[in-house]
Amino acid sequence: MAKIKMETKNLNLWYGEKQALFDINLPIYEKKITALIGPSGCGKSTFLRCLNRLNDLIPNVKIEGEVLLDGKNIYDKDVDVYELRKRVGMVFQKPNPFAMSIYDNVAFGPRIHGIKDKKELDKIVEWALKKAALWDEVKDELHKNALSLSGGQQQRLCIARAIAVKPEVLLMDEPTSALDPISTLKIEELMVELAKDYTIVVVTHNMQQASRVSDYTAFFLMGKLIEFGETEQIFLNPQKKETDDYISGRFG
Ligand SMILES: Nc1ncnc2c1ncn2[C@@H]1O[C@H](COP(=O)(O)OP(=O)(O)OP(=O)(O)O)[C@@H](O)[C@H]1O
Repeated sequence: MAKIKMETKNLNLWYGEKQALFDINLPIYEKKITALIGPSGCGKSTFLRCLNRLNDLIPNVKIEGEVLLDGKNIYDKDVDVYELRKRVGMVFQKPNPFAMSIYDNVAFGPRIHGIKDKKELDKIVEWALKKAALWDEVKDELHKNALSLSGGQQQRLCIARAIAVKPEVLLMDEPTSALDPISTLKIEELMVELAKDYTIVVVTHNMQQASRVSDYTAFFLMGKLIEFGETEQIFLNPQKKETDDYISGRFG
């Protein structure tokens, strides 16, 4: 079995008085794709945001328990959140490129982290765009505004932007829900390719997507982790009735 890259231990989260996550214990295996599934409002995105402390930005959030990255709790006082988010990157549901050139979007993170040399930046931009399967489509117009790209291209650009700082873990929150079927397939192929180098956690509403791309699946219901296992087992032989009901479309 693969090494555990991240792990949550008795993770609880409250928005004000309302508890949204209950005692979540979940391993995330290195260089594997873990899919988080479950009906709307069950806490998938909340859980995902705990993995790089994006919930810190929301007022009145209380978190208890641990989130370990290579065995170290990312909520410890000595953790530099900035450095953490470099190691654990995020791609959002709606493509959100910055209103600047394609090149500057990808170079943004590396520049913030102190890389100024033009040749080095050129190399990173080309590398990240190639990894994100976008290079061939944009290599002659790197200085065009990123907002002029199609939705699917914008999402691949956001993936290039996320990987340009060489994260170890990539969090993806419904990365294809705003895309057409062809762009969706491209992103799914890309995820499988990226999982050779990165650990990926993806929230998805799309059962076919979870079964097509992921190695492990976690099923959430009302803030609780109901079942976790290898994707094939979860889909073919779920151990819990709730999981069976959900994946066979009886609710959710
Ligand atoms: N910023 C917030 N403030 C207060 N409550 C929130 C906030 N974000 C989420 N919640 C609540 O926490 C619960 C879990 O929401 P979350 O968005 O994590 O679920 P989800 O499974 O990702 O849903 P969806 O699939 O619809 O995106 C819901 O009851 C939601 O209303």
